[in-house]
Amino acid sequence: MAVLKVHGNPISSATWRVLACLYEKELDFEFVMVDLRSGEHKKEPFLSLNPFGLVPAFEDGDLKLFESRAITQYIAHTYADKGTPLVIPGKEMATVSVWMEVEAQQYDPAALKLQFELAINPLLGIQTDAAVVEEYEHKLAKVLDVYEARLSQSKYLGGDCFTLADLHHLPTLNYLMPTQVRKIFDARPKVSAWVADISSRPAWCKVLEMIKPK
Ligand SMILES: N[C@@H](CCC(=O)N[C@@H](CS)C(=O)NCC(=O)O)C(=O)O
Repeated sequence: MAVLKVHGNPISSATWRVLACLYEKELDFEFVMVDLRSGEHKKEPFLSLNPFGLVPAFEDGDLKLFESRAITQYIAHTYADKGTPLVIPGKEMATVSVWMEVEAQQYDPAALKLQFELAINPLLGIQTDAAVVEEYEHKLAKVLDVYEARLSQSKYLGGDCFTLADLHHLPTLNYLMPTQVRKIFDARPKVSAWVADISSRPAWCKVLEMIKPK
């Protein structure tokens, strides 16, 4: 088997998504550090891996991929016989796909905006915009109302087992849970229990250990 390579950076939440998937699948991989401060991702040779100049990028032999959610889907399908399944064979996969889309199209735009306002901007010395936070907290709350209803019907978003539809949320949750946004999750019992469950998975704990500032 060719060496799997993840090109990324420990502060990148999209990189964490791919790492979580690799640890769930119990696959060996090489982590290639991309120096975002020096703009390594905006120059060759990185642009040959992702022409948009964003991390992560991924290599499996001759195959080169970017976009974290496409990478996780490739890994889950290609290495179906390893580790946690993460995808479901047959018709039920359609429901998992629906909730992967919900994460990307409904949840992530609100979560990412709040992540920048409340977690990233303070690190960069940029003032948090309270009006933006209020607007996006409202948007996130509406999405989480739908999650609360869904998680009252099934243990996980895609069905009865943990799949990529759940895993894709872990990076933004990790940035948001130490902020004031936590109250929006905590106000919804099913959502709150789901966050606690998926955040304590051993594979995710390995990601947290790996990205911990040394
Ligand atoms: N949709 C992309 C997002 C990639 C992305 O935005 N990466 C960020 C880090 S999380 C990045 O490379 N930022 C550097 C920059 O914008 O210059 C994915 O999921 O892979």
